[in-house]
Amino acid sequence: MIAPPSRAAEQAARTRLAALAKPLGALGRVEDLAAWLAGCQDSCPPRPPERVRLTVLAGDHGIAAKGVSAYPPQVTAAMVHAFASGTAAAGVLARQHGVALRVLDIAVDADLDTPAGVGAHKIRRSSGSIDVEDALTAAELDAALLAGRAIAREEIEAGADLLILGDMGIGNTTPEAALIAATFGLTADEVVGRGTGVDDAGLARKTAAVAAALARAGDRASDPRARLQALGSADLAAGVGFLIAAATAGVPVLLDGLATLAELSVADELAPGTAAWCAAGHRSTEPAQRLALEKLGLLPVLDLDLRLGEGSGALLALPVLRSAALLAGEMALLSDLAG
Ligand SMILES: O=C(O)c1ccc[n+]([C@@H]2O[C@H](COP(=O)([O-])O)[C@@H](O)[C@H]2O)c1
Ligand SMILES: Cc1cc2nc[nH]c2cc1C
Repeated sequence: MIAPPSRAAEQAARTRLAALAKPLGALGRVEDLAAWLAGCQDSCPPRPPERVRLTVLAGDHGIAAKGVSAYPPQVTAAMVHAFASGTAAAGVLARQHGVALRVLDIAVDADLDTPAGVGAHKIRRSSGSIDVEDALTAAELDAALLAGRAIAREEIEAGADLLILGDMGIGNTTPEAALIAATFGLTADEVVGRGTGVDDAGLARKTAAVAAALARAGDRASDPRARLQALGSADLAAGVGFLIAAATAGVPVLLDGLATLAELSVADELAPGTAAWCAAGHRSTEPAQRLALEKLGLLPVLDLDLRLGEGSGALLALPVLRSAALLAGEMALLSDLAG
């Protein structure tokens, strides 16, 4: 069990928010964000996060060869270079909001040697095609979980006061949907969405792939580790380790789309209490992402029909979180107004 954020600081923030120069509750869920951040920082009022760091975990997925994505797997490696050069959507937003961006090749199906250090935590090339085989061996699962933990600790040592987790991987919405289905006892039909934009035939192939993976995993899927090994991937397992390490260190995380919700769904079972350190940046178009938000009791900051991943939804939500902290700290009290 992971130690929760400070209840005392959260309560103090709620008391302060109630006393600010505005009608009670008038800042709506912005007040919830401020109170959550106060709890995570053990500080009332909370400080706007200034040293925000985005980590994009990249990986390929064997299932992508089965026609479950609208794009070819080669895009994953190409996009790693776009992250490194700051030209991906997440790069543009990270620059706009003063966020440090680091991209890591966890399981890209290519031997990338640039940018320097991109392969420092590489586990393997691609992950198994989950409809017919496990995504990972037990040893690879352990290595990926450890890599994710190490990466989060590196980001925290670099000074992060808020972490954002992003993903890049053609085909990854298929294992993500499978993980969420297995975690919450949902069916393939309920969780599968169009990802990058598959047509009806692609959607049918994807639903069949998730159903086959769930049937293949069987009872093993009730154990969170076995579930990750059977239905996940190296990059998703690294994301699970990342979230657990962030929560263990008491550093808040702003969640993004389907990848981060799949990761958190497993992480919160492996290390109960992880979700308390996470806020939801946005609600994506993927049914599995929406269902996981509901099951975890998370209300998203934004609902913009985004389906990009990369951390983009979290980056777009970041200014709201920063404003929440600033308002809690700088507004006058109603009782102080000159009358
Ligand atoms: O974050 C989301 O909710 C999301 C929804 C649809 C697609 N994506 C991104 O698109 C890629 C996966 O889509 P697909 O169709 O190839 O499974 C991957 O790189 C994700 O970052 C992300
Ligand atoms: C071009 C492209 C960029 C992405 N970023 C996240 N997922 C993506 C998928 C594609 C296809």
